[in-house]
Amino acid sequence: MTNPVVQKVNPMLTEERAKASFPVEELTYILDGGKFNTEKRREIEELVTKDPNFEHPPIQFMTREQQYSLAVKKALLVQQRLKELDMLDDPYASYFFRRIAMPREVSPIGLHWVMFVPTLMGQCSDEQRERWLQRALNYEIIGTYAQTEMGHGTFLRGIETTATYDPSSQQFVLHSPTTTSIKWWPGGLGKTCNYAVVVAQLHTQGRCHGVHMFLVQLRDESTHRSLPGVVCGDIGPKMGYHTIDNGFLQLNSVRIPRENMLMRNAEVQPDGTYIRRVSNEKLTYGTMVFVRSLIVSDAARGISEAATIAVRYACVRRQGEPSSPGAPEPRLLDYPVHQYRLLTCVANCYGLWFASEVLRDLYFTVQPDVLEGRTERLPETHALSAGLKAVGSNRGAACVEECRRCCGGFGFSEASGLPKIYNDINPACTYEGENTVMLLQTGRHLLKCVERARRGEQLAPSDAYIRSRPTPQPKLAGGPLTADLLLGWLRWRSLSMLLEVSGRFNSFIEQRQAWADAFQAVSRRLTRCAEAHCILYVGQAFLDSAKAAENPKICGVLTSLCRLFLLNEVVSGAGDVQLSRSDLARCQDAIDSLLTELRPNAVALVEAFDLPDRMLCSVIGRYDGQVYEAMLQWARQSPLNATDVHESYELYTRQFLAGRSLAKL
Ligand SMILES: CCCCCCCCCCCCCCCCCCCCCCC/C=C/C(=O)SCCNC(=O)CCNC(=O)[C@H](O)C(C)(C)COP(=O)(O)OP(=O)(O)OC[C@H]1O[C@@H](n2cnc3c(N)ncnc32)[C@H](O)[C@@H]1OP(=O)(O)O
Ligand SMILES: Cc1cc2nc3c(=O)[nH]c(=O)nc-3n(C[C@H](O)[C@H](O)[C@H](O)COP(=O)(O)OP(=O)(O)OC[C@H]3O[C@@H](n4cnc5c(N)ncnc54)[C@H](O)[C@@H]3O)c2cc1C
Repeated sequence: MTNPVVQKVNPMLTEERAKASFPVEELTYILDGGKFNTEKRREIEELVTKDPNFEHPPIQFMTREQQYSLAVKKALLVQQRLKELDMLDDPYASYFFRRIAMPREVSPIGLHWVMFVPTLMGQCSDEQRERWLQRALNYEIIGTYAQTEMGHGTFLRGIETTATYDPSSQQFVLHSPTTTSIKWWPGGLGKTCNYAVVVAQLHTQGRCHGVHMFLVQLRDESTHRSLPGVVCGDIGPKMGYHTIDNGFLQLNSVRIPRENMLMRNAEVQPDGTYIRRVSNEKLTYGTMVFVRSLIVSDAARGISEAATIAVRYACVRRQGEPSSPGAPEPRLLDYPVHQYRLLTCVANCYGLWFASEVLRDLYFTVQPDVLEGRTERLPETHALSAGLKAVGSNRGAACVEECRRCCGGFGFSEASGLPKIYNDINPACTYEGENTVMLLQTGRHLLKCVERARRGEQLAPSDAYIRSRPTPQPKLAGGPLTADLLLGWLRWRSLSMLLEVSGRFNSFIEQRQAWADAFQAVSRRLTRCAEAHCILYVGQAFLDSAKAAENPKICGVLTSLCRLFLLNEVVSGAGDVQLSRSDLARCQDAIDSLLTELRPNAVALVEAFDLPDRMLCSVIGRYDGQVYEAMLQWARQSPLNATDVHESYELYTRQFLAGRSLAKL
């Protein structure tokens, strides 16, 4: 991928940039978590941009094999560079290095650092960490996280792979007893990795102790050939993620040493005795909680990219009836409905961005306690990471798609960069727990919170608004529709919905239905409660961040954007609870006013994300706004244009036109 040469900037974009009412650079510092981080990120971006090794033609014109091969080379080159630059121990620096070096190539070794290493950190005993972690951190071994099977993804307890302990050899025998037990999906498993954390049912002394994790070597460390008993490969082309070899794995009685069971929370002793050190079995699922919290920020980043492209394009694209004879055609951004479509995406992006920071802080606050077996705040963390992962990726996919449609036909072209952003974000709705299933986890937690509130027990901070009795509806009529008032209304909505569903649930229980059946009976409604709870969390994080901005101009614009987010939620959630027609009309009017107010800042709000052209990989979202010339240049690169007459003409079309049968060819 080559950086587009910045040409003379399109005056329409210059004009829009001049309208910003706040210092864009300062907002960038806030988004980056401080000026220091912004400067560091830019230094890294420059390093990568200057490095010719990371340049290549657009991957969209390559075959899948070429894309995979290129991605392997770049991913490993990134590791080498990070080592040379002594940046391996700096998560912020190495994260940005990877992003800018591989902006549109999902990394074949991504699972190594997102799941394999975190699992070793969270699930190994101290001694096991000594043995494996440093090797993994040094990339002497490359691993993946192999949990999902053909037959089971969601229902983890249904996993069929077995790990049977053999005390005579002090080994575990890892086995895939059925076709449905074949591991399916793990990233990098097909061709790239030589190790995997394998999730399997642990059997010892004739008893099954449920799912546990095992470190399994898959390939020889020098030849990379798969080891005896290991059958693995790529699962084939997917909707996106072409650069990564999601794989399958069949284990035929593969033996591993006893010490390869990850033993932080439970242990099998040499004689086969099973000992559980920590009572909470769900600690085994810790890596998923971590990754779910990361997915929220990833979704926000996806929207930031799509919105930057679509907003810039909306400033330079003219289409429609001129307002007066001789006047230019209107820009897309001049249409209020277009402003609504784009600015609500921008508002969602900021909301998720700030919420992901709060969630990440919560995770890192709670994690040290969890590692020591103190799990009091685990249910809240699990419920939030599951629910926000679902809301974040759902919104992420929806907003990116909206931005894509906002770009008309060009949005469908790979040249826009938008299909790729969509295809990268969309699978997050499925992986790390399918979104509906995740919302049900949050809903289950919320139901239990109502029960605890009824018993007068204390609830975790993010659940503290939950009571066992309804509260009065905040009045939206009369005074100004402030962000605090709107947030209060969303809090009331969330509680009202939850109490209604909890009441139904209790009535099923009183009718002597089993807990699980009563849960199913309210599950559809419960997913809406979970969404409302998560949106409240996003809104709170957004408003807190807006208020925390020291510069009053930034505080002002963020508060307005936050109000747009909250109002849009009130309007779209009006059907969940009773909102009067007049209140609804007031909210709609307030949205119209906010669009007019925010429109001059549309470009500034997306450019605060500070995404260089190299990152956006978009012909229509370029900084210089020179869209049409660049589009022509892009099309010229299509391999179909390598010759004037394509070979298919000689082979088929000529024969067809001459009336010859194609069947024999
Ligand atoms: C200077 C600044 C420094 C900053 C530096 C930072 C810079 C870095 C910037 C960071 C950004 C990084 C961004 C990186 C990009 C990340 C993008 C991510 C890409 C990742 C690629 C991922 C690839 C995909 C991988 C996978 O998919 S792996 C497989 C995942 N599989 C699943 O998720 C399966 C889903 N199923 C389940 O989880 C469970 O089975 C279930 C929860 C659905 C049900 O489980 P079960 O039936 O056993 O349980 P119950 O429903 O009966 O519940 C029992 C109780 O247990 C609780 N529970 C369940 N799960 C958990 C859990 N995980 N933790 C805690 N508790 C849990 C239930 O709630 C029940 O509780 P109760 O009984 O009390 O009610
Ligand atoms: C791109 C990608 C990368 C992946 N990477 C990995 C990886 O690295 N490692 C790994 O182990 N796995 C990986 N996965 C697998 C992923 O975690 C699973 O696909 C996911 O957890 C869903 O499981 P499933 O495919 O079995 O879907 P299913 O569980 O069969 O779900 C199908 C549908 O049924 C619904 N459903 C299921 N159960 C319930 C229920 N109890 N109540 C209501 N509705 C329900 C779901 O909502 C869903 O819509 C990856 C998947 C993808 C797409």
